[in-house]
Amino acid sequence: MDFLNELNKEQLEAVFEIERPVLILAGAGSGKTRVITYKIAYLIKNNFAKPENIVALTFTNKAAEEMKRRIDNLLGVKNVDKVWAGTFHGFGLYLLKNFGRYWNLCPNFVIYDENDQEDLIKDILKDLNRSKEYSARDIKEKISRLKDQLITPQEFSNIISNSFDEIVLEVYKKYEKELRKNNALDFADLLLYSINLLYEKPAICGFLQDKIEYVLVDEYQDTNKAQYELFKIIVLDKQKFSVVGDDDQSIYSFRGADYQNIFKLEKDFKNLKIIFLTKNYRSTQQILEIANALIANNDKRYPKELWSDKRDGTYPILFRALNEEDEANFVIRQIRLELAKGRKLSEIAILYRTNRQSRPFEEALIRNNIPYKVIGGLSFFDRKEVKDIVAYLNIIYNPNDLISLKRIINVPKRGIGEATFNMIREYYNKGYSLLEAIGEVSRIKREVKSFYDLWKYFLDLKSSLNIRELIATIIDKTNYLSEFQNQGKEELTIRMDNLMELMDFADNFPGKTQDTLGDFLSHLSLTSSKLESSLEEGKVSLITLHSVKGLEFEVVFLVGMEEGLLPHYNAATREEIQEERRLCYVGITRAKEKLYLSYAVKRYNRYQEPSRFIEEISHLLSVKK
Ligand SMILES: Nc1ncnc2c1ncn2[C@@H]1O[C@H](COP(=O)(O)OP(=O)(O)OP(=O)(O)O)[C@@H](O)[C@H]1O
Ligand SMILES: [Mg+2]
Repeated sequence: MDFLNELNKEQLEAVFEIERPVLILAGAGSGKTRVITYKIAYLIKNNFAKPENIVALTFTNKAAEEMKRRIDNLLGVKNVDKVWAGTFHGFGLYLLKNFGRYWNLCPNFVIYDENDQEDLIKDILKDLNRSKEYSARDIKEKISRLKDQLITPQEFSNIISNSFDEIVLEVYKKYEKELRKNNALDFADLLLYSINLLYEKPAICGFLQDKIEYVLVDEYQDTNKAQYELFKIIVLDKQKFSVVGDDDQSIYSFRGADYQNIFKLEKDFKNLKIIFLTKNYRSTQQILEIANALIANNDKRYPKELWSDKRDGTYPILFRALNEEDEANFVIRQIRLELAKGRKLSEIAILYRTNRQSRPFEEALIRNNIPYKVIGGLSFFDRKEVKDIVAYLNIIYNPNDLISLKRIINVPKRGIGEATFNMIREYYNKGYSLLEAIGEVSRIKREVKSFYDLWKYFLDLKSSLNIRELIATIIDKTNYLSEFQNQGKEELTIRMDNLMELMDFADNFPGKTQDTLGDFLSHLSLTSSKLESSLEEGKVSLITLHSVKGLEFEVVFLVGMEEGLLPHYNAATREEIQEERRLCYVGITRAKEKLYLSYAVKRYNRYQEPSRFIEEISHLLSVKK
């Protein structure tokens, strides 16, 4: 097994340990992800586990794909397809699709993304006459956090402490009811339902525990309570797992992640073997010194000091810009210098704290004809035309999806206003199915009748058309593009291109729609998250610090190092500031060779203070003005 030569002693120890549960706790770039990848190859090669009995949980689906590709390369054969690799949410979805029917879950459920959740909550607030006082988004966030923590409305009612909590509770109860009625699940439900299913159906739980021989988890520090519960259930029996993580890179606590899960692991699995990796293979020693110095300011961490063999680097440069334009121009100048030295665009990344910071860089890159890609911005699947057509597909798949119906019942415009929609909703609330409700209203409203006929027509096509054909038919029969007719030719072309891309994507799901639509929609729900867009060859990457986890680049620009941006002004408590420091640490440790830090004295015409994080590492920086 030649590939084992490519691991160091501690990494090998982690790979070879298959009797005891393993936690690999190590800093950035120390080869944690590599250990997971190689360990899967090792397990398969030695017949310690068959591919179909291995579960690998990663931070994004893209990361899972990448991992499988590498394992194939290591083994020299293509047989890892049977390894279950993906995110926790993806795993939950897999369980519910396969076993949900034994648990009264109607299998053609749809998954609501954050926008759908917000729409639903807006409606609920409206019904309660509270929409002026409260933001649907805040309530959505709060409900999602509660669900991540497995707190039911019932349990929440015992701990509410203020008037916001009260309204959250009221909405939460209704929200759950509406989801059930619409046969829809939100993201948290994918975990929650899976956990409940496994608790309530011991036979299924046993079957699963039996089947799964080995479980691996990457980026373990960002698991939330629900994910940990689900993990615990599936490994409890055999206790055969390896998880890797870095407490210093826990950056999702605002989404309910809890790096205390690392410490819980020690308590819950007495036989746990902990392996530390300290050698960093990614960055130069100079970059690591900065990372070490910064993160040493956090408390409650496993002390770790990274070191590297690459000693001939240079200390990172700090640039003080006059304003955001000046900062962007500085970055462009450096990129030009790098390109002149033969650096590839794909080896360069610009990292920032908030999405809106990408604007001045995008402008400057365009002006200078440098190709770039914004990662984690508006994703393809967020575009209006794509969401509209997917909403049509949703109501064809699950005719009780009220939120999707609401989205497209008057798209393109067909004269069905809010009053009419409310009539439909009233029937629906009385216990009619959505289709029946529309049928009722169509007797008195001509516009509704034509929509009703159209919908039924589409439903009938499920058995004869594939998804591509169905999409084409929807666009044609609804005259969908009329929606954009007066927006100019260019706009129309972009929309059409996007719809073409959606159809091309549908080609991955051949066969009649009735057999494939569920998989297609599940796949979209999982891969459409903002984290999932991929890097591109021949382009500079622009990425937020939250999305850049796990990745690496030769040259990194960490920009906007200012108080209010990094740390972000929302971070108030000591704990929150520490999380911002971890974000900064994640940014710094992405760099292999060169790291540039920058801040602007004035941004959006306001004076800015340099980030306190600069102060903490200033003795190691060379300053450029
Ligand atoms: N033993 C090794 N020999 C040579 N290169 C290695 C070794 N282990 C890891 N690497 C390389 O070092 C880099 C960092 O490895 P990897 O991405 O696995 O680290 P990580 O600990 O997962 O980092 P992060 O915390 O950022 O996710 C990669 O380019 C990887 O190929
Ligand atoms: Mg990693």
